[in-house]
Amino acid sequence: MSKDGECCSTHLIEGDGTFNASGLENFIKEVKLSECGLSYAVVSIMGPQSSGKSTLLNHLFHTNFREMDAYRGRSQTTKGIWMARCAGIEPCTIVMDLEGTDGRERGEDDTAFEKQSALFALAVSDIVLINMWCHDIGREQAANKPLLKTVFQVMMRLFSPRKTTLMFVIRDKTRTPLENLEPVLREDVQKIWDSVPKPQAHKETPLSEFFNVEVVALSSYEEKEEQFREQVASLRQRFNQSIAPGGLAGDRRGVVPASGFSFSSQEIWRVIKENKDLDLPAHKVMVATVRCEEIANEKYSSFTANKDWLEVEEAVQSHPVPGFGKKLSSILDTCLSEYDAEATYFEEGVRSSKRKQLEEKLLQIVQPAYQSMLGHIRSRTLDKFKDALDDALKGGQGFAVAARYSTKAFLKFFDEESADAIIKQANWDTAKVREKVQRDIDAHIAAVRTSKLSELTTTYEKKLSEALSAPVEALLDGASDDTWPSIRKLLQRESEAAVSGFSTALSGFEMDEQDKDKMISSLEDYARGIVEGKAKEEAGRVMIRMKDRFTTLFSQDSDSMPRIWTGKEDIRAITKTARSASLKMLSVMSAIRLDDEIDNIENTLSLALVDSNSGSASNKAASLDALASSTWEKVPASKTLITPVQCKSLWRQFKTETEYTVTQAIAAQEASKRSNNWMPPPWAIVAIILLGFNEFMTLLRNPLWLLVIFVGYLLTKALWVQLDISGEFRHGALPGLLSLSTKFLPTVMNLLKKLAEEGQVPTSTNQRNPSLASKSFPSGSSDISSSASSEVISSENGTEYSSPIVHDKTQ
Ligand SMILES: Nc1nc2c(ncn2[C@@H]2O[C@H](COP(=O)(O)OP(=O)(O)OP(=O)(O)O)[C@@H](O)[C@H]2O)c(=O)[nH]1
Repeated sequence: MSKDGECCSTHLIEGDGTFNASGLENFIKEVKLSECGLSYAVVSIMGPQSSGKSTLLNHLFHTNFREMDAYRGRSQTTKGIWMARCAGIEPCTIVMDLEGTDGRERGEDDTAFEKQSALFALAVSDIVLINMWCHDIGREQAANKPLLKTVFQVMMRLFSPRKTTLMFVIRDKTRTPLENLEPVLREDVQKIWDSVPKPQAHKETPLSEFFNVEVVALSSYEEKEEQFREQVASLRQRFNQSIAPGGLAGDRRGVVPASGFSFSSQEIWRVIKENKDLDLPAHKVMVATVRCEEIANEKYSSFTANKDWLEVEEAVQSHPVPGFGKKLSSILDTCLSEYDAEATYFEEGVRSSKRKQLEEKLLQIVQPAYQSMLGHIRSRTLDKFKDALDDALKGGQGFAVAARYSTKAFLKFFDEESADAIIKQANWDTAKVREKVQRDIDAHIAAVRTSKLSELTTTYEKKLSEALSAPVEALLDGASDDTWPSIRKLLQRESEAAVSGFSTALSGFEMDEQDKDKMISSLEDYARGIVEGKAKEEAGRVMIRMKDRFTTLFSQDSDSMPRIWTGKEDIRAITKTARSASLKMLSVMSAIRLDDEIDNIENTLSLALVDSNSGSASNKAASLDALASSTWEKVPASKTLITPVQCKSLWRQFKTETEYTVTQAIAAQEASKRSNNWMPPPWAIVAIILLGFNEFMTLLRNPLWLLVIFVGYLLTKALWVQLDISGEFRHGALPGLLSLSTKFLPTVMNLLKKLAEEGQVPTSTNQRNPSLASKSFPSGSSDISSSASSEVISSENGTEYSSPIVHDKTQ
């Protein structure tokens, strides 16, 4: 609400005591009061109704309060409290026009609003103008006496820390000069002051402790307007720069900062209305608290909506933000500076505690972003560290040196990066994250170290495996007295070579001696393990090996040529040699001999299994006893590959499986012998010549006998074949004779019948297919070739086949 005119005025408190908060807010905005800080002054005017207050204010401050129309008579125009800004006065000065006292409208007893408005004006104003008629000075029943009493009484309840200027404006001054009027007035005021009941603490307090009393006198506006205007203009000068020291509003203690004016005045009015004591210092703290909190909340909200902050917050979710610390520090700085600027005039303690709270709240919303940033730095440091370590190792640097150097370099990198992310207001410690980074780095180093060591171990194990497996297999296959010494030498040589290379490679890891020795000895164990494993594998195949060796030695001569069993060979000796060699193999394969220990496996085996002649019977028995055991003497179980019992059983099996070869050889030899001895012995030839001389001569004299003999031979041969005489006697003489006796006659008859039939057929089968007659069964072995013959037999249906008849002389 405003009166007409250039300068607006606002109805601050209505006649019924309603506080126009929104009107005040608008007014403050309009006159830009909030920006004034402490540089503003508040002036109020009190005085009897229709005493020309509004007229004075409008002339003095160029305001436009409603004045009473002079022609309509004296009635109340100002109700409640009005407020306006003084035009053209610096700094910003606000003036309040109060409802006139002792007005007819409220009735004589209704002084409640008068007191309340007086208290309000005193609480918020720097200067209070007391408007009074000149003729009231020195009068016992002066109109302003009750007003002054009220003012002084309420002043006691304010506990104000500062002095308020009480300016008595004497209206319609007479010819009596002010110098004469002023002492009278001051005396009146002092009297009123003295008469006011005071609390104990202020019993002796002089009026000057509470007020600066000023007195001015003005000519009548109605009668001497010109003079009035001049005097008002001169008075106006005193309100310019009133807040300067010594000015009308020079005491700035307890001034509420302009941005708190609205809230402060509302609260004061509320307290006054509730008829409570108004403790201005406490009120000031309360206003400061509320206002500082409001300012802090406002700054907090503006920070959360700050575009730069939102950008940083979003960016840091996905990637590190360069200059993170500087950016956020600056945004926070701006926010806090704004708070400082706005809250600067409020109570120091309240202001700084609210600032602290604001700062904490701001840092709280910033912290997750900071943590994300540190997280990025941490993972970036670790990634870079990994790459650097990898490069250093590829570049041939020793592991320990590379790890040490990279750790140092990247912890430094972390320190630099995290320093860049530091928010100066926060003073957050990065030590914990740094520790995490250190732990990450250490864990990575440990993992890489383990993998590199295992790689190295695998490489050397592979080398050893390649260097040992095949040679050990070959040596074991050779099975001789030198087998195990050679294996030992080979193992030692290869182990030493591997250990030397391995030690050199390990030196880069700067391991402690104990661990290094452990790894080396594990590599040596691995080498032994290969040999032992190979030996076990070969021991599992010992039977095949023994048989191979036996067969090789048995069926090949010293020049590795296949033997032909002509009859001159000593099969017994050859068998013995071959068996001895196989037994050697068994003894070599029976135990692992990597430690130079001496055992008597070979002796025991040969004594028990081969040597039938040598050694005493008691020794042989002892050896046989030794084989009836599951452990070898002087050989630990861990080194035993084939136990004595197994040896014995293997040997039995070996002998059984090789016996056939020997038998075959003997048979072949027999056959060979027989085939070479087809001529009768010489004595028989001589006997034949001597005894058969007569028969020979007979034959010479009658050659027909030759034909008869030949036919007889053919018949016998045919009978032999038909009756399968050799076949019949295979099962013994008696069964042979019995069988022959039953078959003889039918066979002879059958033969004669066939001969008769043959005689009738002009062409013989031999003539039809002579090739069949000469065909013989191919001899596969020496023992059967000599006795094989073939007979051509025609079947009943006329087809012919070759019947191989094999006479195995060994059977
Ligand atoms: N005698 C005399 N009359 C004056 C003077 N100044 C103003 N008046 C007259 O007094 C009457 C009241 O003037 P206002 O300025 O309205 O007085 P007020 O004290 O503001 O009145 P309320 O607001 O009703 O309390 C008007 O008719 C004015 O012309 C003065 O200096 N002397």
